Order: sequence, then structure tokens, then C-alpha cells
Amino acid sequence: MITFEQVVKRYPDGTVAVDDLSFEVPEGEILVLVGPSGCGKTTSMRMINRMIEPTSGLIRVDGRDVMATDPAELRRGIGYVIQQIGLFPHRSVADNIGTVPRLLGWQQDRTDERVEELVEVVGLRAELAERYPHQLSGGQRQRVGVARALAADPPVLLMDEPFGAVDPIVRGHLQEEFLRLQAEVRKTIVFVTHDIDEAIVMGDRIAILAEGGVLQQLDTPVKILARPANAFVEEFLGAERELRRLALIPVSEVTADRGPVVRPGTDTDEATRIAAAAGTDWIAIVDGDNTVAGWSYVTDLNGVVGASDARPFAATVLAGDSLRTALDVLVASPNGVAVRVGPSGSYEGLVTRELVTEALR
Ligand SMILES: Nc1ncnc2c1ncn2[C@@H]1O[C@H](COP(=O)(O)OP(=O)(O)OP(=O)(O)O)[C@@H](O)[C@H]1O
Repeated sequence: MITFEQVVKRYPDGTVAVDDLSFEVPEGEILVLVGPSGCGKTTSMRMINRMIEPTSGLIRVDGRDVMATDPAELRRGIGYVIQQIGLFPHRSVADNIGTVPRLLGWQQDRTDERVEELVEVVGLRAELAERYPHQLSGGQRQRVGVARALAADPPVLLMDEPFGAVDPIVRGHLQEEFLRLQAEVRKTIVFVTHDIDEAIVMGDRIAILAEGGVLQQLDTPVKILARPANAFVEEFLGAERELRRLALIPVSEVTADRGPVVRPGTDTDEATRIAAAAGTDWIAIVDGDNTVAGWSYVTDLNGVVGASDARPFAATVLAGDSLRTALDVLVASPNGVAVRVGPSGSYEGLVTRELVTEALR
């Protein structure tokens, strides 16, 4: 647990970088500090491990006032990952990852074992351990940075734009991998970024700061996107706020429409009535065992509905997909619906644009 109580940082030249900042990061949570350049994110983070000392206020890590803790001891319990990872260029990947264990005086065997384990945990191939930092890609270097920060298994991690130096696709992979890792290791993390999308993906909660280090809003991504506290936050979230919100809501949150369901063997008149009752000019064809066969315009039917009448749905979603994904596939759907299917292809109903829009309200 990390707590800030009315923390102020005024630099000697009079710049107030952080003003009256209070928050807490419960154990095992990621708090993202986000805001425009110069809003005091890095200053706030560096006060946690005493790289910068607060002018006033109280910062505690696991109940202990950081200013009353020996800095070296404090930092042993705090892993630190930065964008320019600062790997030692003349040391191998393995040596870099083993830095802290060596400082702590671990036996060589134990260090080697831990390094081997971490190389795998952060998704690096084992043979990369013998390379030097300049022989790695940007994404691989970032992974080494994360591995090094985790080496001595500190309960707290500080991450300052840790994935900032790589292209958006690699960044996406690193974010995903890191969240998978975090689900296992459950560190208490303060994560700094200027990128709102990264904040939304990474944060259990997000703190949005404005220039002068003034906290504007602190809440879960879902709540912030649904209800920005003020005009500053609204503007910071940008014009795509609603789309960003949709990305966080799973398809399972909306009750799928039953839809004009017809079994093979139904005659055309009955199928037409079912379509009309649902207000459509087409039917969904679902087999007796509830597997989706496809759909058909009523006018294409002849006699009884058969499997051969079914054309595949152009848009398919799963319960765990986001409404953003649903909206993306809906755009390409000729009958304006996405069919929601279960894991084994069972019919779970229809998702429409109206249902997606309603979910935002
Ligand atoms: N040593 C210093 N002396 C005076 N002012 C400083 C010092 N370090 C930072 N500042 C100022 O404090 C404010 C906050 O800086 P900080 O680096 O914490 O912002 P940030 O939100 O991390 O910015 P960025 O996203 O650009 O890294 C800025 O106005 C900066 O110019």
C-alpha cells in the first residue's frame, strides 16, 4: 500500500510541481498517473523512492513514512522501470537482470536461477540472456528492464513511461504481457504515462493531473470515461471518449436480442410471420441443437427453410468481446446485426447498433 497525504513539491526556483496531492494505492493495484507534459507525474513518482524529496506532506509505503526510512533500504523494496531503461551496455542481459540480487549478496546459483526464471517470465528467448543490450530490439530491451525491476521480487514497482520508446504495436504486446504477469505477481504499482489510452488499459484506477500537479479526478477507467469530473478531464479524454468507453464494456453487459429465430423445416409463411413480428425482412436459422446455421432474407426462401438457405452471418461476437469490437463488425454487417455465439458456436442472440448505443446511456 502506498499513500500520499497532502504532498507538495516546490522546486528551489519556486516551481510548484505537485500541489496538495492525496491518494492511496491499495496492495496489488496499478494506479496510473496521467496528464499533459509538466503536470508533475514524474516528480510525484520519484518522491516515493526518495529520488526527489517532498517539500511537505507525508508519503508512506506499507505504512512507513518514506522520509523516515533509509533510502537504500527503501529502494530495495521498490522496483523501478523507466523508458530509457538504463541497462548497463557492457553487461549481458543476464548480468543486467541479476544486478539487484547481486547487490543484495545472493549466492551465484540463486541469482542464476532467478535470472533464468525471469527471462522466461517476461517472454524473452533463453539464448538472449547472453546478448548485450545493443543486440536487442527496443521491445526486448523493455522486457529486460521489467525483468530487472522484478528480480528481487519487490512488493512495489514504479514505472515511468516504461513502454514509451517502442512502436504502438509492440507497446500493445508489452502492455498485454505485463498485465498477464501482474495478474500473477500482484505488485503495488504506480505507473506514469502521458497517453490516455495506455492509462485506460493499464490502470485499475487512474489519477488525472493538471499543470502544477493538481489532481483533477481519480477513479476507475470506466467511471472516469462515463463521468469526467470537469472540463479539463473531458478535454483530456478527447473526442473519442465514447469509443474508448465502449472498448471497456463487454458484450455480455447488454441483453442480446432473441431475434427472428427459425429452425430448419419451418415453412416459408411461418418464417415470414416470425420475421415480421421482429420487424425484419430476414430470419436467423438455428439448428435443433441451437447451433447457428446462418441467416436468409425471407424473399429468398422457397417452401420449407433448409440448411442450404443459410448464408453465414458476416458479424459474429463472443460474450467476452468489447462493445467496441461489436460496433466495428456491425459496420460491415449487411443486415445490421452481429450474432452472439457461445464457445461451441451456439446461438446466444443478436447485438444491434441500438443495443450498443443504449449501453452508453
Ligand atoms: N529540478 C527542477 N527544478 C525546477 N523545476 C522542475 C525540476 N524538475 C521538474 N521541474 C518542473 O516541475 C514540473 C513537473 O515536472 P515533471 O517532470 O514532474 O512533469 P511530468 O508530468 O512528468 O512531465 P513529462 O510528461 O513531460 O515528463 C514541470 O513544470 C517541470 O518543469
